[in-house]
Amino acid sequence: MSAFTSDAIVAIATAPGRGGIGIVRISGPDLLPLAQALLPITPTPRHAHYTPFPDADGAPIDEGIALYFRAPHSYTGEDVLELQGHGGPAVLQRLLKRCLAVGKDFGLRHAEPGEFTRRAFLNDRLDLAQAEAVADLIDATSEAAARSAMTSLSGEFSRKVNALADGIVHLRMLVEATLDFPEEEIEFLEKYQVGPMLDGLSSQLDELVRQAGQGMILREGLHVVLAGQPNVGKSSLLNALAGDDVAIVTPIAGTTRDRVIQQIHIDGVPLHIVDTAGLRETEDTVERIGIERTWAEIARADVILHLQDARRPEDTLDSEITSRLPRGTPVITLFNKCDLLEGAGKSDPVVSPGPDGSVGGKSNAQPPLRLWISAKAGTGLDTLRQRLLAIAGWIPGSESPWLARERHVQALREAQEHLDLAMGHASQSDQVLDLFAEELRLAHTALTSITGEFTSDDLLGEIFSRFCIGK
Ligand SMILES: Nc1nc2c(c(=O)[nH]1)N(C=O)[C@@H](CNc1ccc(C(=O)N[C@@H](CCC(=O)O)C(=O)O)cc1)CN2
Ligand SMILES: Nc1nc2c(ncn2[C@@H]2O[C@H](COP(=O)(O)OP(=O)(O)OP(=O)(O)O)[C@@H](O)[C@H]2O)c(=O)[nH]1
Ligand SMILES: [Mg+2]
Repeated sequence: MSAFTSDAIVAIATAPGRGGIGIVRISGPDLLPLAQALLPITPTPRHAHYTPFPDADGAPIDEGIALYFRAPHSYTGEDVLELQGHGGPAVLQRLLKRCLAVGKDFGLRHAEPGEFTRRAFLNDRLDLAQAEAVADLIDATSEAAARSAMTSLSGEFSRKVNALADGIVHLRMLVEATLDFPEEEIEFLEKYQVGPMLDGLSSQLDELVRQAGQGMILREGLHVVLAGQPNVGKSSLLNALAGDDVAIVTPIAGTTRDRVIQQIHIDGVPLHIVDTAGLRETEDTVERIGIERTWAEIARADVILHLQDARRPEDTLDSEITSRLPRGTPVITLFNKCDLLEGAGKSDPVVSPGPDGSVGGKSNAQPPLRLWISAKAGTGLDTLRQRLLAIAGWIPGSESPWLARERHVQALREAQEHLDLAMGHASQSDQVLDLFAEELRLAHTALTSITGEFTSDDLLGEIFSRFCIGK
């Protein structure tokens, strides 16, 4: 039986719209009476029944497969009943309504977003990191992201976190035991080889933080804003990066009025590219509103691509734009239309006095990178792509890790800090063992927050409310 009692819940589990098959899913403590009231058959657990789904007057709403899972052997750990019908919005709505009507007498209500998976978590079918991976698998927009989400869902990330947590528990046991015999404190470190043990845990944690960082990039991607004067080729660059005619391009300055957002992937990393209205003084009301939106986008950006015309680099208007860009947001200055420069094509058009490779994370202010490109000819775009990945912190060709969230990275960093402090206490000559033990405890708590051993309802609410309905 499930570990907690609850209402029965129902929702359409498949995506809205037309589809080959559509599923209405019910979960609750005991669904057999409800199933018998809904269906002309008594379903056998784990058996696919082809059966009509009758309306109140007995006429079939649909004919499909009824699938019954008996608690605890189900996705949620409760009884689950699935009605798998034809995937049309109207037929699924009718089925849902019928379930709610029959279910009134059985305490059935519509499910909240993520409520099925929340129950799976509360019934120990999944830990919290795995539950999050379910949502991330559904949200994945690249194959790399989907593969990584699946690795997390299978529990690989959780196993690594748990192994570290177990290592810390082991150390804590040794310390707590020693604390009861104060005369042995001095020998504690040597006797139990605590130094090497701590070093081992710490380097495992470092590796986990590194991988989690990569996983987070795969999940969250980068918000890239194209900005610059009118006619410099922002929309052309968006189209070139997207490999599609997404935005209107004309020789007329002031073509783009509203922002155009397109998601692209580089190496599986999602980039949200935002094309904006060109920045200039204007009397045109519509254009002015567009320009206000451009500044709003610039304020939100993870990276700004400041496009300029390669034939008149850094003119006064561009310097003005540069001075208004937010400090702390990485900027790549792109001199576009380099195909129109004299001697174009003879030399390498990509010149970058800026630092090579990584420019070190989203928030570091670095001298702007400068690249010469041609949106039209495609020159320099590969370099641009690599630079964007470097700014994201993505290591090219890095092994597809498990998917991670900011929450996980923060918890791992917190554990890292406490482990460092613990090492500090251990290396002092007077070895304050109770402080050492306390830091270990805090490191352990940070780690277990990832898999959700102890979690507040607030955190669960925040996590599961972002799921889709029916999941
Ligand atoms: N039709 C359908 N497809 C689906 C789901 C579902 O709920 N229904 N899933 C939902 O997200 C995913 C699969 N996840 C599932 C996880 C566990 C169980 C389950 O019933 N497990 C039991 C019984 C196993 C068995 O009978 O062999 C168990 O582990 O005890 C079902 C689906 C994706 N596909
Ligand atoms: N030769 C050459 N022409 C380009 C290049 N990039 C863009 N253009 C041309 O420049 C003109 C303006 O391009 P857009 O992409 O519309 O410029 P924009 O910055 O989006 O302009 P607004 O939307 O008005 O702000 C078009 O005629 C493009 O074909 C390039 O790399 N080389
Ligand atoms: Mg444009």
